[in-house]
Amino acid sequence: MNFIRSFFTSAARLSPEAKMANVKEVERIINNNNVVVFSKTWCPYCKATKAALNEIKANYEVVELDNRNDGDDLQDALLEISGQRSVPNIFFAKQHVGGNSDLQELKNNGTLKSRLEEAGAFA
Ligand SMILES: N[C@@H](CCC(=O)N[C@@H](CS)C(=O)NCC(=O)O)C(=O)O
Repeated sequence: MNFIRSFFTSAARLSPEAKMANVKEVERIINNNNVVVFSKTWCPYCKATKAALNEIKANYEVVELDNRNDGDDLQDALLEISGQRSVPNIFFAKQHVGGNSDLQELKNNGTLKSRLEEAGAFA
């Protein structure tokens, strides 16, 4: 499966320079926003994450990877940066939080609001 995917992802298609440009683009988005969710519009885990953030009225940036031509390449860059390729891929204050299960864990243990406050999500 990984072998098949590699034909369609930047691991096989892109030059090292192009891959670096994608890493820089993802880092630019992470660095310019207090809270970022890399998402796909159809993804149920992404919907659950966005619902939890909306419920708490957090401000956050959503990047819907399936709405972008470079979405697959940015997803590969996310793997490089965070060690995670699945979506949602969530960052608070430039720190990798993880996926929806990690966000729901913060919600369930009562620390989501304070973590979001620290990240500047209510500014
Ligand atoms: N345990 C993960 C599950 C995330 C997951 O399975 N996401 C799917 C989409 S719903 C995914 O990334 N699939 C691979 C892909 O879309 O490239 C979480 O809690 O975030």
